[in-house]
Amino acid sequence: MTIPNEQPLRIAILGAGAVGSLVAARLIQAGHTPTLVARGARLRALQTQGLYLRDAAQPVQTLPVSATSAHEAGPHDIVFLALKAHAIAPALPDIARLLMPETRVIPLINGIPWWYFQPDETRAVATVDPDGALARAFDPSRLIGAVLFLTASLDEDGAVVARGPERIVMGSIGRGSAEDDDSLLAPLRQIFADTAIGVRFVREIRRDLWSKVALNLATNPLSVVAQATLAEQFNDPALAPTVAAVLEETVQLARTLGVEPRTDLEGMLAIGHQAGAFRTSMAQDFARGSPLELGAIARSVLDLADTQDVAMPTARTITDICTFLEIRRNAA
Ligand SMILES: NC(=O)C1=CN([C@@H]2O[C@H](COP(=O)(O)OP(=O)(O)OC[C@H]3O[C@@H](n4cnc5c(N)ncnc54)[C@H](OP(=O)(O)O)[C@@H]3O)[C@@H](O)[C@H]2O)C=CC1
Ligand SMILES: CC(C)(CO)C(=O)C(=O)O
Repeated sequence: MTIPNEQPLRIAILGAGAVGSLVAARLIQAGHTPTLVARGARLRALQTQGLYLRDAAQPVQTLPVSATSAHEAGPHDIVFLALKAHAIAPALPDIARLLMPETRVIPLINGIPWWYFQPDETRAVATVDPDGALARAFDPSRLIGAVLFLTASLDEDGAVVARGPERIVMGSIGRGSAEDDDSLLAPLRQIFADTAIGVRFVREIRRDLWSKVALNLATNPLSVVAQATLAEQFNDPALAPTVAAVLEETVQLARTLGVEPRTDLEGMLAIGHQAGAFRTSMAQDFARGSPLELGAIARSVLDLADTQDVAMPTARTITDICTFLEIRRNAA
């Protein structure tokens, strides 16, 4: 993509897992040439075989991808962080290599982000940024909030599998003027204009954030505890009341914090009822022995609830059982 009299914007995606690979694939299909920053065996596979995509359109297609290591990537104009929330702090030295002062950074992560109280407050989200390293590393005026409404996974052959609708909501994290927001977001509008991902730009990104936080808190830990797909969680009479209870608890917390989630409870349940037999990213992590994203998705929300004296008994119980299962799995 170009803007008048300027070089094409350099776009990097750090993390070639499910989300990073899907966003890279959709950008490549739309004619962009993002740098997919990966490591280890995944990097070698991308460099030698290309990026495999499996979606409703084709059983598998191979896309030519520019894949490189963080050491070789160099600075970019736009950087997407497609990592698990707990992987961002350890990746800071790698991320620093991709940044210039004016780089726009878009974290593509679930849960309460470290920037939640920025730029108006200095208060940090301690659960996800205990020593404030993330708050110090990123200029809030160059951060763009993103909320992901999509499901993706990696198959054994390395193909990224896209299922169902692909939507991302983006918006400035600040409460600046509409003009400030427009100049920050303009390149993103152009980049995604022709992609298969439906990107919507909003003011008050925290309203969308809470809709997704509620959906993740209601389904991700429970997907591990019950070993259930999304469809089972929303439709099985043994699980659906628990999902609804956590959604309700989270909406109550958001309201206490002064934010009305963009999607109401009925809307969230409707999204869930349409979900397929998808295993959440947390269930996938549990199965492959990877760390669970409980800090950003669950503990941060429960900690915020404590500060507001909001009881979230159902969410807490499921999160505690999930924590127990992760510890027992790690010990085995
Ligand atoms: N999957 C889904 O359907 C959805 C996921 N999300 C959210 O999106 C975010 C990303 O999730 P997802 O893509 O599923 O996660 P994955 O675990 O599939 O991918 C994360 C990738 O980041 C890589 N990575 C970590 N650190 C570095 C580094 N320093 N340099 C290079 N690569 C690195 C990991 O590599 P390695 O394997 O080597 O550690 C891994 O490939 C999460 O917050 C998740 O909750 C949101 C909506 C849906
Ligand atoms: C399943 C979904 C879409 C919502 O819980 C998700 O965000 C995840 O898998 O982490």
